[in-house]
Amino acid sequence: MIREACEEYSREVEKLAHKMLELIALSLGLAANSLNVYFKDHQTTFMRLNHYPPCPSPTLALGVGRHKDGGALTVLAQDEVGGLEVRKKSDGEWIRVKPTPGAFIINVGDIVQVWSNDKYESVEHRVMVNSEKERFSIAFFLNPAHYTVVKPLDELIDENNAPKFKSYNWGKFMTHRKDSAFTKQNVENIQTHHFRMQE
Ligand SMILES: O=C(O)CCC(=O)C(=O)O
Ligand SMILES: [Fe+2]
Repeated sequence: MIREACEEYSREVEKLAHKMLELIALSLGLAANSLNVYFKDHQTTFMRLNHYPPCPSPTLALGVGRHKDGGALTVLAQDEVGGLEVRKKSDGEWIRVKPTPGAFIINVGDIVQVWSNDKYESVEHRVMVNSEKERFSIAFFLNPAHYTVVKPLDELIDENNAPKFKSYNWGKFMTHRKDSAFTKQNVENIQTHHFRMQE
């Protein structure tokens, strides 16, 4: 039963994610369907069901350590408990994302940042646990094919807009990431900014 529910949910959320991707393409002055091609076959999209048990000392325990989502887009459903925090770029302060019933949180991932050559920016986030209540969330990660070479889109590059990132292989990036992500440490594993061109 759970399997069918998950499959139906992910099918519908995938449609939503592709709609979002089309809107992003249009906003960059590209044809609506120009990004969908990267997800045609061998895509590495996946969904994660998260359960965060309560913890008496929430300040000592992190639910999910600070990170940016490395893929294209994340569609997140969270319950009413809350705990997701995003990091403000200006002063590094962590801001709680207030749960809105019935609403998804859409995160732009690193790939959209690189494709758009910094027009879009992925946000750093983490999850704090709650002292009394357990929390559930569902994260759907829209990710391209394993063999995708990620780089600023050619259409957005000209003599006034130099590429801000070197190209990298998504499959390799993802494998490397999985080895060390979410270990709740402050050390950094592989990050897209490692591919940033020197200014
Ligand atoms: O549970 C959440 O609210 C977010 C989880 C998350 O950031 C992730 O799985 O990448
Ligand atoms: Fe995340």
